[in-house]
Amino acid sequence: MHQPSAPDSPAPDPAPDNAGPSPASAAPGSFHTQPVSYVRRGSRLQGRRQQAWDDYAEAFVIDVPRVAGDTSVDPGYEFDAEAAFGRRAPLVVEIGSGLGEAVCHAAQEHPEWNFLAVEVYRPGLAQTLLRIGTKQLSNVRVVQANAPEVLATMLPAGSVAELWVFFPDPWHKTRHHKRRLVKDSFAPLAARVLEPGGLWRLATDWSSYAIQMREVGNAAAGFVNVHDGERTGPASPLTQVWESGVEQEVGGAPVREGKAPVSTGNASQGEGMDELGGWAPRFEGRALTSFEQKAHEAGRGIFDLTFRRTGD
Ligand SMILES: C[S@@+](CC[C@H](N)C(=O)[O-])C[C@H]1O[C@@H](n2cnc3c(N)ncnc32)[C@H](O)[C@@H]1O
Repeated sequence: MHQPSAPDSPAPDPAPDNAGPSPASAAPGSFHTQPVSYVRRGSRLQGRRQQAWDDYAEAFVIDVPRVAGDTSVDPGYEFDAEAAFGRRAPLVVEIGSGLGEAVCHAAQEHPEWNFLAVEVYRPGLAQTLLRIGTKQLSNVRVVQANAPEVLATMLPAGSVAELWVFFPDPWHKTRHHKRRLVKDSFAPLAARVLEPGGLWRLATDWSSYAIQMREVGNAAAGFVNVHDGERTGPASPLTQVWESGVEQEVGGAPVREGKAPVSTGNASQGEGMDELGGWAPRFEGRALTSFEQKAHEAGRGIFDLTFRRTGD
């Protein structure tokens, strides 16, 4: 996993940064009684995306048996990577792959690895198929599915070399934090699928979510923080974001719920020093996606974390 690249795609459709609860049409709205981390967005395909679906779905989309709705996974179904890819190779799984920028770039850089893109948003998967076709990649498969279900039952235990979660929807408001993908209940699912020594890589551009990710990973059974204790104090991206006060405003408007900043409890300039650290350097294998580019343009910080699966 090396060498970031410039984005090679149009900007993605907007993520539901401040989306409310799923509408009734978003069935199933929960998995194991937990609210899902996404809102239902349009699934209609047009133009090049429809054409890409027609041309490539049969070869590259994993046809998953469903139980309720088109993002569910029948818990009795198990993914056979060797059959799907026609070979045995280390498997990288990207959760919430969006338009496929990161996964397709990495797949091109690493033809010796297999890549599975997991995404609920069908137009995003169609765009990923378009990239697969344009780049003539043979080592990427995509699945339209709710990630926790993929990790809980679809992927065989210990079958994944790397699990990537890059820029998941931040769900800023406190009352929506339960919708965040990376929370305590996610860690055992990540631990289940990763092989001993496997890596769980995370990135976000929001400090509140970064803190939550760090807490979840540091506390999770079966993981160690690869960069434990690194980048503390002034070197911490968290200290830098607190120092800059950049998260107090997004697009010129204050990001607030009531009186409290929604993104961080320490959003005022000069408030707080992160003594814990544990931040990874930017993952070189991650292409600069449109989401990350927008964060840079807004002056926000980028937080990377890497946890290694210990052998049990
Ligand atoms: C903010 S976007 C980031 C996309 C991409 N990782 C990037 O950096 O460009 C988050 C993506 O996660 C997807 N997503 C959210 N919850 C998901 C879930 N439970 N399972 C699969 N995908 C999910 C959304 O549809 C969205 O495309």
